[in-house]
Amino acid sequence: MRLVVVGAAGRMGRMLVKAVAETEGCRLVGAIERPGSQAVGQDAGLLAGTGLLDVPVTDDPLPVFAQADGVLDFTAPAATVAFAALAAQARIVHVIGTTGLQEPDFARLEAAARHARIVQSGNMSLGVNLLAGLVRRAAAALGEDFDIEIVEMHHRMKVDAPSGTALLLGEAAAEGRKVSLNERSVRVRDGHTGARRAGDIGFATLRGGTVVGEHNVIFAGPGERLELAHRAEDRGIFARGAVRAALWAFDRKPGYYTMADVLGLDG
Ligand SMILES: NC(=O)C1=CN([C@@H]2O[C@H](COP(=O)(O)OP(=O)(O)OC[C@H]3O[C@@H](n4cnc5c(N)ncnc54)[C@H](OP(=O)(O)O)[C@@H]3O)[C@@H](O)[C@H]2O)C=CC1
Ligand SMILES: O=C(O)C1=N[C@H](C(=O)O)C[C@H](O)C1
Repeated sequence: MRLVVVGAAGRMGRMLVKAVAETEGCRLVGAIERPGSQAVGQDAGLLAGTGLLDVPVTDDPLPVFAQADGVLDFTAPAATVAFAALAAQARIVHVIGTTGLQEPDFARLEAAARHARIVQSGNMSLGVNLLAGLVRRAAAALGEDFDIEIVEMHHRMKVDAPSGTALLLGEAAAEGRKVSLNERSVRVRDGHTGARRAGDIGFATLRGGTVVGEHNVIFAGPGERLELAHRAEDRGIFARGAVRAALWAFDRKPGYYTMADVLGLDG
C-alpha cells in the first residue's frame, strides 16, 4: 500500500514514517509539511531516524495524494479538514488521528467520506479501544449511583483539552448509560460550583513534562470506587494502529469508520 504521511515532521508524523517503513506491504510515497516549514526538502526517513528513504518532504499535497493509496494524518483540525477534501478527490484512504475536532469539522469529514475511506479515532491503540468497551459495560451496569469522572494527563506541548481519548471514553460511558455526552458532560469546574449533579460525566485535564498519554475512568459510588486506566508508554502504539487501519480500509467501500471497526470490537 502506497502511503503518505502529512505533518511528517511532527511527534506523531515521525513515528508514522517509521511505522510505514517497518511494515511489510507498505511503502512511503510522500511526506507533507506546511509551506514555510524547515522540514520541506529534507528526507522524511532521515527526519524520522530510520535512514534515507528517498522521500523528500514537500508542501504540495495534491500531486502526492494522486500517486497514493492512503494518507496518515495526525496534524491539526483545519489541516485535517483540508486534507479530507483532497483525499476524497483522490478517492483514497484517510486515517485521521488528529484531535480537537469540533462539530463543523466532523460534518465536513462525513461529507468527504462519501468518496474517501475515512478511519477516524481519538486514539489508535488497541488498549484504549478495548478500554472503551469496558467503560461502556461498567457504565451500563453501575448506573447513576456511581459518579463518572475521566482524568487525563499529557505532555506539556499538547494543545487541545480534554484529550480525544478522554472524549472517546466519555462517549463510551454515555452510550452505556444511554444518554447524550453533550448534555451530561462537565468539562471545567471552578469556584462555587454547587454539589455534583447525579448523572454528570466529569473531565479533568493535567498537562506536564513528557507524558505520552494517561487516562483514568473513575466510577465513584456509595462506599466503593472502580477505576479503569490506560497508560501509553510509547507513541509507536498509535502509529502502528494507524498503519493497521490504513491496510484494513484499503479494500473497503467509501465511508466513515472507527478503530472499533478496524479491530472488530463493536457489537
Ligand atoms: N488518535 C491518536 O491515536 C493520537 C492522536 N494524536 C493527535 O495527533 C495530533 C498531532 O500530535 P503531535 O504529533 O503530538 O503534534 P505535532 O505538533 O508534533 O505535529 C503536528 C504536525 O502537523 C503539522 N501541520 C499542521 N498543520 C499542517 C498543514 N496544514 N500542513 C502540513 N502539516 C501541518 C505541524 O506543523 P507545524 O509545527 O508547522 O504546525 C506538525 O509538524 C494532535 O491532534 C494529537 O492530539 C497524537 C497521538 C495519538
Ligand atoms: O496529543 C497527544 O500526544 C495525544 N493525543 C491523543 C488524545 O488527544 O487523546 C491520543 C494520545 O493520548 C496522545
